[in-house]
Amino acid sequence: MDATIQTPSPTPPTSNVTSPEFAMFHYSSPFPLYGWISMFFPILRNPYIVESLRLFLFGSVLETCRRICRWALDRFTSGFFVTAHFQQGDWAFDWLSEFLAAQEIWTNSREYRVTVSNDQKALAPGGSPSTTKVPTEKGDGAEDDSDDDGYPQPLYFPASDNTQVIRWRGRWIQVTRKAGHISYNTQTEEGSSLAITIYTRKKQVLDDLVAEARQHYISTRKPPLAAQTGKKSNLTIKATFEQSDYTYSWILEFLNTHNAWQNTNELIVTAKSDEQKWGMALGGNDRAGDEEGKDEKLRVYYQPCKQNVNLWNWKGTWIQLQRNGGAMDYRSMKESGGSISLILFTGRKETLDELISAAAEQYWSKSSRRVTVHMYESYRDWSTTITKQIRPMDSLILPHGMTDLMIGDLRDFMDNKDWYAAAGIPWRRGVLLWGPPGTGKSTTVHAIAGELQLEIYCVPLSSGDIDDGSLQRLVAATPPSCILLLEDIDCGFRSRDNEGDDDDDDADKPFNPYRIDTKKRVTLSGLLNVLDSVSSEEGRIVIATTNHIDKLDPALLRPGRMDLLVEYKLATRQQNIDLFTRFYSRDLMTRTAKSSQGAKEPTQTAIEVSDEAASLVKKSDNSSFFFGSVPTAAEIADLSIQFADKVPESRYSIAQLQGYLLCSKRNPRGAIMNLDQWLADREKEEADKEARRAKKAEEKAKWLKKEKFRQRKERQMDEEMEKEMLAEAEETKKSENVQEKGEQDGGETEERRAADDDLKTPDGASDKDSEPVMVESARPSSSS
Ligand SMILES: Nc1ncnc2c1ncn2[C@@H]1O[C@H](COP(=O)(O)OP(=O)(O)OP(=O)(O)O)[C@@H](O)[C@H]1O
Repeated sequence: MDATIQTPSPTPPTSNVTSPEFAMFHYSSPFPLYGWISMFFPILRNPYIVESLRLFLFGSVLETCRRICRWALDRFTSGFFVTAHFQQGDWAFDWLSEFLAAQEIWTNSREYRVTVSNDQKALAPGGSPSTTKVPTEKGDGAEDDSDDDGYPQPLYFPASDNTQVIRWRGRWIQVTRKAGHISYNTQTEEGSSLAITIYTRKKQVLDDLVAEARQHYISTRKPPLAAQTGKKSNLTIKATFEQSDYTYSWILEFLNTHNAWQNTNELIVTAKSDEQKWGMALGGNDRAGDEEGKDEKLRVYYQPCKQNVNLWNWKGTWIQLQRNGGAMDYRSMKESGGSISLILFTGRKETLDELISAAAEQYWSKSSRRVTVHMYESYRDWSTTITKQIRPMDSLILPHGMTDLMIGDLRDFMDNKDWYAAAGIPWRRGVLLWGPPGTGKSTTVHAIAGELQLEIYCVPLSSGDIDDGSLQRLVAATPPSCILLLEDIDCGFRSRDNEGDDDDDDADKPFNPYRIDTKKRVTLSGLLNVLDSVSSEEGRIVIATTNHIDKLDPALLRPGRMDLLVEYKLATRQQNIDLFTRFYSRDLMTRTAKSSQGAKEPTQTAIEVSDEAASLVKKSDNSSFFFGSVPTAAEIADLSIQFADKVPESRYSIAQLQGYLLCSKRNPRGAIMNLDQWLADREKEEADKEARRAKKAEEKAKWLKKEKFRQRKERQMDEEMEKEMLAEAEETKKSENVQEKGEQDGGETEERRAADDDLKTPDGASDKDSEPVMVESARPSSSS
């Protein structure tokens, strides 16, 4: 059977369809969708639409091809090229920038930003001849930004995005620099980046390039860009040295001797010698403070301003230095609480260790030529440091062997730390130097410090500024292995037995019973606490000095607190001989004779002195009147015996005799000639002083007598008054008793009378009922 399938057609075919492409739609489709699609046939017959569709198809094909090509190219590039990106603020960026600048890659740029700003020098990526200069060790990065005319050189920065190609080790490298923006605050470029494409398949080439750039950067010793832009990399180490800590002195000294602050251009200029520790060089000179033979009047010291930031290169490592200001003490006009911060641009922690050990080593090696004394100032702890020339032990004029005994004991102590630890005994040594003033106690401490290379931390207990709290704090802030010097230990507090005693300084002043003592004092228990405290266990030598051992509490002198007691006496005959011989040693005499001749001539010819002027001007030093020959050693020995024969033994201190000899420092014969007169004057002075003391003692005794009498009188009066008051009280009591009794009797009579009255009253019956007992008891008494 023939069957024909008839598909309904939504649009009946028309006779004018001639185009073959439309003819294809005329076949009969088995799917119903055809009917829907065929609805668009009229649109497709529009030639414009057909043209647009054609274009669309063509575009799509083109875009697809482009994308395929791009994808293929990328695959090819990633397979045959190596690309790396570097972002500003990173060290790798600094290396590459510097390296490319050295290859003069940016000289072909077409747009520049030109500046002379010193701040941006390190950022300049080439193009300027001045930026290629390599800092020297001495200059430490101080690039010479000015020729002799004093004007700076221009710096060129590629201003816009830039792509350049260089050839390196036979390969082509494409460098694209993306410009950053100018920071409003720092006026430097920020956010720039570099992209490097190397035409190679090997990543090793990139490694080599970066390694070479890094090596180049190190060799140029350029300051790190991170430091210049203020951006801190995490590859830095920051160390702060507080003024209150002793490492501060180490680093300060080290920085100064290495001219580390040399590049700073904000300076404080001072002529105060106590600021010398900040003294630094300018313009490549030696430190201002160290210039030998420079006229004192012309000597100035430069200090970096506070908060000033400075870059310094130490052994190839860049270090950013900053001096941080502390608070100003308006009493002493000195600063305290300051610090020095170092930022080391390295990831190597050992560099900081090396720097600090180098600083400490230098400090201590320098200290071996001098003694450092840390002084206490009110409320400022160990803020003042002075350095003194070392005093050789053999310059002390003491009984022979005395210094050897002391040094031997202290050396033994220093060398036996382990023994103390093993024995469980605190590793500390207490030494008490006692004796009259001017016998060399303080001088001995300086000589010991020099000999044992220890620093002195000096607490002047008599200053009146120190109490228990401050003493404890001061001692806790001392380093291990040092000398803690407690000067005039008897003046720091009043002993229990000498409560009413005057200070030694006041011995010559008139007696004033109403004087108010405003001085701060350390208590005995406070001092004992400090001597025994744990903080005194780290190899400290506590040296106390006193003129009055008798004023000290026995608890202080107990072994363990004071282990070595050394007595100083007024000069013996042997000391007198030693003093004279030393004072007029041939070495000293020839030295002074030379200098005096040098100074003598101009003044001698110029001056004409009238008798009146000569009588008015009293010169303590008569040495200029000596023009004789320098005495021989034998003569000096002979004169020293004469000197010792004349000076009474154990009567004068070395300080007094030294003071006398100073008046004749170039004239030993004159010293002997004038000695009698001087001794007579001293005797008279001493007698006067004694008389004043006796008078004062007498006044005091009188006052005490009067005081006692007054107190006795007062006591008597008090007693009498007390007696009177007692008698009065007795009297009052008696009269009160009598009155009370009278009142009692009067009360009873009154009651009785009232009772009688009650009985008489007409309404008394009711009262009688309510108080039967009273009435009953009242009746017998009334009848009686
Ligand atoms: N024994 C000595 N040897 C060398 N010089 C001495 C001696 N005694 C005193 N002098 C000199 O006298 C001066 C004062 O000495 P020093 O200050 O050491 O005495 P002191 O006993 O500590 O006095 P004070 O008890 O008043 O503190 C110093 O300049 C020192 O040079």
